[in-house]
Amino acid sequence: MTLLQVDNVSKSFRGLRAVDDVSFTVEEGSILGIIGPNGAGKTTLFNCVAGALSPDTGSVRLGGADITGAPPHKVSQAGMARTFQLMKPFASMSVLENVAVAAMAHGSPRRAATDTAVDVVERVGLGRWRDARSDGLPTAGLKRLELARALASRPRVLLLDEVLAGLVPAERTPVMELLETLRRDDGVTLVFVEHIMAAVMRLSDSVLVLEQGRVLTSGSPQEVTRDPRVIEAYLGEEPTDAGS
Ligand SMILES: Nc1ncnc2c1ncn2[C@@H]1O[C@H](COP(=O)(O)OP(=O)(O)OP(=O)(O)O)[C@@H](O)[C@H]1O
Repeated sequence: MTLLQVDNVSKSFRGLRAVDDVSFTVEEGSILGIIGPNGAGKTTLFNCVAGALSPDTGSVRLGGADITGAPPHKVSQAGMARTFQLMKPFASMSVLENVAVAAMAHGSPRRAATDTAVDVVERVGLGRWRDARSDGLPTAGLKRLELARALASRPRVLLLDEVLAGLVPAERTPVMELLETLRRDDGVTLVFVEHIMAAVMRLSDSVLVLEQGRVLTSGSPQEVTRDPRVIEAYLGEEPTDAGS
């Protein structure tokens, strides 16, 4: 079943078409990877889908409901959550409090929010850090906290914006395993923007390639990485496994 349907979405900034007539669908329980060179429009597309930006044209439907241009809290209520490239937890709060606040922002009363937070913090592997101040976490812990805050709303679809960036290879594997578990055991549908190709190849059921705001191609990870147009689009960029 199609859970997320994006049709003909465009977004311009003062004449620059950052996202240009992009359409794609995501099946429930699947993982879509979005790749593209720097400036291709990946984050802008994410913002249009997640409600941080209103698209100029096109539509976004989640589980049949039209969420085009809906504010982030409405998008969250419809079942979508996202992580941000720049993580901004409440520094002086504990890990658990940060996640509970996210659950309360989604509308849970304090008690239920705390229960959810306990569960989600455990789920992302931060159980033993739950009472630590969030500004004491290393980068890998902050990434997990960012995931936990997104999961606090119990989303059906989770949008991940470069969740592996800044992690060394040894730290990436457990996060990838966590994402696989979320899909397998919790049925969460995942859409992720990622520069690290090893992760795209491992996690994605299908891949959408953006270039200059447009869909260059889409298909299985194997199909798109063999596509000469994709190789061409990346020429001159840093090797993708370096992360960025
Ligand atoms: N708020 C904004 N105002 C003006 N231009 C913007 C804004 N946000 C993005 N852009 C421009 O839109 C284009 C697409 O940017 P976007 O950040 O979506 O690309 P990206 O694929 O996410 O890039 P990266 O991989 O570097 O994160 C770029 O040319 C960028 O400079």
